[in-house]
Amino acid sequence: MVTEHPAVSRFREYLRIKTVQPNPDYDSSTAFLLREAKEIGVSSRILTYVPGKPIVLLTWEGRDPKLPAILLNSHTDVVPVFEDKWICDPFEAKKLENGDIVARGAQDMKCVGTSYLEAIRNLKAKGKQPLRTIHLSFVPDEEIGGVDGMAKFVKSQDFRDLNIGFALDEGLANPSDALKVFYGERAPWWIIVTTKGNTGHGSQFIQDTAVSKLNKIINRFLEFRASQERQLEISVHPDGRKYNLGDVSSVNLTILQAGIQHNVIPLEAKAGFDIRVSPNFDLLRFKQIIEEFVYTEPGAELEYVQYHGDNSVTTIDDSNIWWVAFRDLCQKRNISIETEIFPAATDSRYIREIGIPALGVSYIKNTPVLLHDHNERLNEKIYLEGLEFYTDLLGVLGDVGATQ
Ligand code: MET
Ligand SMILES: [Zn+2]
Ligand SMILES: [Zn+2]
Repeated sequence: MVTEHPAVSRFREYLRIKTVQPNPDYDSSTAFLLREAKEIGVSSRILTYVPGKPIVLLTWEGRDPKLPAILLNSHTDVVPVFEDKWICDPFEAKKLENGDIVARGAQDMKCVGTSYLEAIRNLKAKGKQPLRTIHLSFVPDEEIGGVDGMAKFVKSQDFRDLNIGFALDEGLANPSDALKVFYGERAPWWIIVTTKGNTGHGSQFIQDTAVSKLNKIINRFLEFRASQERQLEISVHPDGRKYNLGDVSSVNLTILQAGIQHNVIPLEAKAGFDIRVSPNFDLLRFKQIIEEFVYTEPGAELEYVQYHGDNSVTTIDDSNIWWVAFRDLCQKRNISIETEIFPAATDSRYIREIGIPALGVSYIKNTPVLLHDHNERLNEKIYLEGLEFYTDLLGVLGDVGATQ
């Protein structure tokens, strides 16, 4: 029997912890992370801003703790599964013969969290200590908006005291042999539109019903959706590449509710939309546009269930010392990179909002994008390759600004 690399065994152990929404087992993930911290020899703290939603903060002190520090962020929660669609138990972390590890969280994003830990373990084994302090935050609830997780953390005095200069967070898998690097993301807005109207018998031509009003509003959103989809197909970036999802805004009708009985005209109707606003858009202007879509119908109401009023991006040019260190390392290791706007949302938006540069990276090359999907998986060879990358990366980032 071939013995498994201990780093792979630790990754699989983390995957077996059921930190699945809507009832994540944060007690077990916290216990796992504290044990890791102890083994590796870094200090640990549990920050609790909301009961039952711990942020585990690990710290590897640098040679000059006064310098701005690095934050390696990862979320501990994972999204639910449709278990009968999986080839195995999603929380068994089964390894297939080809080395694929199949588990919820294999890509999003437990692989990243344990990679940070393994990289520090490796650097410590080599007797290294970074110039700058490196903090690792393992945060809850990213998958449900981060309101009780990262959003609270960045606003805390604890966070300010860390003096973070740069952060790393999650990226996405890439089917091709390049690393995707995200320097910004689309602002997630989840809205509910409610209309009210006349009621009556289902056999009549009743005017101004809740549903007819809602239908007009929905059509405006869907027309906008179509125009953005078209932009995605035809547009070319100033640098010559084709547009990708992060360059346009998307709208999806994800919730529809109305009606109590077939022959009764509903008094009220509701539509829920998942909107992702590209940094190419002026957010206030965009807000005006969607409010016009809604308020044109008399009595229609608009509620923001999720709203992010910032879509600032991290500069990726020679003026950003962190970017330069990252880019040069990739060049040295012969890793091609593709820089993009993240199409969905991550906790990086809270970090960028307070002016701290952040890059989103998951070392998942040559792998189908399976986050939130059935049979999410990552091959152990790629995971192990990623550990070498992260080890070098933390070595470089931790020493940014050091005189040789
Ligand atoms: N990461 C998840 C998403 O993009 C949840 C973020 S909360 C808007 O949908
Ligand atoms: Zn994620
Ligand atoms: Zn996710």
